[in-house]
Amino acid sequence: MSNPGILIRGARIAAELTERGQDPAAAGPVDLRIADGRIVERKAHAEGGLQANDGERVIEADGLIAMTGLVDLHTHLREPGFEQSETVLTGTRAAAAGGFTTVFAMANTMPVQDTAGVVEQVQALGDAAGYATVRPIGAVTEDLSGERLSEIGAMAQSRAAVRVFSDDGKCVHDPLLMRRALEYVKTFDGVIAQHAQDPRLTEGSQMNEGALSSELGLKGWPAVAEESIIARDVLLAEHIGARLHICHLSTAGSVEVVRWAKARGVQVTAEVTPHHLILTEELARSYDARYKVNPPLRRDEDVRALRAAVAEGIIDIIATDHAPHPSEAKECEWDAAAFGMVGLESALPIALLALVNEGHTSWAELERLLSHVPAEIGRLEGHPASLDAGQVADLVLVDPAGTSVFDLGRLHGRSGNSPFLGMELPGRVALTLRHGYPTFEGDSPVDAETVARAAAAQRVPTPTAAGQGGAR
Ligand SMILES: NC(=O)N[C@@H](CC(=O)O)C(=O)O
Ligand SMILES: [Zn+2]
Ligand SMILES: [Zn+2]
Repeated sequence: MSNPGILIRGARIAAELTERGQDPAAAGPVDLRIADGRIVERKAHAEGGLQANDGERVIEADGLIAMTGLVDLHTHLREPGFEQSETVLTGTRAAAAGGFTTVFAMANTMPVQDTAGVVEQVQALGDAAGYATVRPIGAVTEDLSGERLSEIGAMAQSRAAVRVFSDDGKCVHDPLLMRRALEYVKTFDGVIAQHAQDPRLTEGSQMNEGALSSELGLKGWPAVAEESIIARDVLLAEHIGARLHICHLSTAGSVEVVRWAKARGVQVTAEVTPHHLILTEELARSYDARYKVNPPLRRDEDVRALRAAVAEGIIDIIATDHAPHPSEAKECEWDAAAFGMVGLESALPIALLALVNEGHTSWAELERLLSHVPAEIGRLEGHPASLDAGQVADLVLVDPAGTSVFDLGRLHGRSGNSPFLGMELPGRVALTLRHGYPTFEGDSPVDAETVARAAAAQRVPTPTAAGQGGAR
């Protein structure tokens, strides 16, 4: 069936907004023609723009900013095993609502994503649903036990062509296993994404360690539990010459360690979550477990250091750590509640609030933080390098003057454990296109059947087994 095509008229291109604090109108309006999954033509209004073809759908994007589709390197999709929290379909639907076109799915499912079979299954579920490209992350150790390496090579060579390995939720604590894992992934340009949490220093920990944890009577989680693991692992990565990625950095001290490592030339990248860029430990005073997360919310000076580190380029990407949990796991005593927050739908508004609107980053830098650099770290094939003709049409239109308010009826995943419920946040996703077809439009995701049909009919192959020479 031939694709009727879409003409986006008058969008501003994020990549052209390179100055911090710049008015989006500084980028001239551009028309983009999309057909067969790609951008086929692009013309600025200053050069006359594009005329609509017969049957082409026209989307007026006056006042909207176009970015390449967002890429989340850290999503918990929960399937298989925890479908009461999220499924691949519901999680990627939330991703589409947040402007994401690709998510990397964390390995802490049940069964764990530690074999070729499980990662291929997760990827296939993503392909069938069609809301976003799903790139499975493989577990570093069997069953996340921290005891034996998983089948890293088999997952790398599987149809899912896994490039990112993580025991996230748990730290790879044994230094010898960490060393072996780094040596292994180096052979195929993979990366280990470390959840930096010394298990002994955080036994029973509930919130950031400090005066407030004593006051509230909650067991503290010291910053050094994170910083000491990062310090060890950047040294290991340097020794091996392998790539290391640090998940959800949360302290000012972690920023210092990563700055030091980068100055030495260590191949280390770091992510920060939207929530750690804006929320502090003070919220624990409420004893509302929506604010319970791993790593814990830290102090105001940590938040400031994290924002500055993003501006400075020490922190490379924003990743959501979307961690859905059912209400039973959150509406209970703090000590008994699960760690984690959903984040796919609020990521862009929080990044606007904490970074762009504060002048810490430009729109072009935001696009790098949320799209290009996570794609690079994850060695994502086929991700658009720009919104130029010839690129895959994975893109999002954002209304910078609009606002987003999340409540339980306006979150599109299966769980509602957001710390931002009821808040009015800046920016609104107006349209998400994956491989040229809409996955989110106006104020709701496109229905599952339409998206699955579009995915099945698409012309752009999903980036599987890329760089594998055909893999099997
Ligand atoms: N972030 C969290 O608080 N929870 C994550 C695990 C993790 O990211 O460490 C989860 O899987 O629920
Ligand atoms: Zn983690
Ligand atoms: Zn996580």
